[in-house]
Amino acid sequence: MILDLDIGNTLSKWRLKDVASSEIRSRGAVWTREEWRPGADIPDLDVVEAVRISSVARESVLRDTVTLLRRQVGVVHVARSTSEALGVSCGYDEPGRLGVDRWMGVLAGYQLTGGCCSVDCGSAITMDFVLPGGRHLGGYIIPGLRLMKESLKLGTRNVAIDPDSEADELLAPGRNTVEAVNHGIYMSAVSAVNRIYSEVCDREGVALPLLLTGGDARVVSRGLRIPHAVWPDMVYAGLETCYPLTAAERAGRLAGAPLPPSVPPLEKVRAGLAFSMLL
Ligand SMILES: Nc1ncnc2c1ncn2[C@@H]1O[C@H](COP(=O)(O)OP(=O)(O)O)[C@@H](O)[C@H]1O
Ligand SMILES: CC(C)(COP(=O)(O)O)[C@@H](O)C(=O)NCCC(=O)O
Ligand SMILES: [K+]
Repeated sequence: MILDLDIGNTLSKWRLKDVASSEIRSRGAVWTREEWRPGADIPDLDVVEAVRISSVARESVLRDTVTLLRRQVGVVHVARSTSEALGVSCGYDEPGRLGVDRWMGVLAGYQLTGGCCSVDCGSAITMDFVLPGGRHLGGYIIPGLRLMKESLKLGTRNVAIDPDSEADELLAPGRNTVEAVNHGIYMSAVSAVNRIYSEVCDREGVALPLLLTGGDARVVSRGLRIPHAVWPDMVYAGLETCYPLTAAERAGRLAGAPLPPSVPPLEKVRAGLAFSMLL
């Protein structure tokens, strides 16, 4: 089995993948802040022959995790952000400082679409742009839904936004504190994603496919006017492109990849931008 780890600042997600069939056998998540104590929802390492890790947690958390894993697993790959990989050139002044989760998403998104906007809705909402031809422009970091809630200190932290609630419900004015907070942070997130996407496509003169991932992707997806696809395993897919270990991965077939989303005509993106500027 292959163990893939996506260690974020809120949740450490894992999944077990069968080497022969490339099937995902099981998956889980533990709070990154807590130690990986036995009995938590962690995988059985006895069946694991290789590990691939994307981590944005503190180096000490990563080091401890790698030390533990190296005792029991032969192959441990730790992904790093680099100046170039798989046809993509990193747009950061210091490539090593780009969050590895962002870099994994960019590599997977580029492999799927040949150029895209990749949005990761996690502790932070990150947006990255890579142009056709592989030039990564850099991106944007804004507080995630949970961080926005926590910053308000109104005791609404544990009242998640229902990902199945209708978009127009969330557009309406809140009629109590929980609604006011949830509708406010929802509008803040989707407005930022819509506007940033439009501004960059306008500047670069190309309308890019939009890919969404992360724990809050389904909630944010409801408010996006732009055609897009949600790819829950996009960070893992970046690990597959960097360290292909199964026949399917070597053939470039990435797990859970959606159909590449349709792309709006650039004129439509520009018209929307112009209209929003009028308001
Ligand atoms: N089981 C869960 N526990 C906690 N938060 C969750 C869960 N499922 C979805 N979420 C939402 O997903 C976000 C964390 O998403 P994730 O992409 O894992 O973040 P990160 O990669 O920053 O750790 C939280 O802000 C929360 O709103
Ligand atoms: C911005 C992030 C904290 C987002 O991480 P996440 O929301 O997945 O926990 C992470 O990508 C990160 O630590 N980046 C390093 C700084 C940068 O990307 O510029
Ligand atoms: K993430």
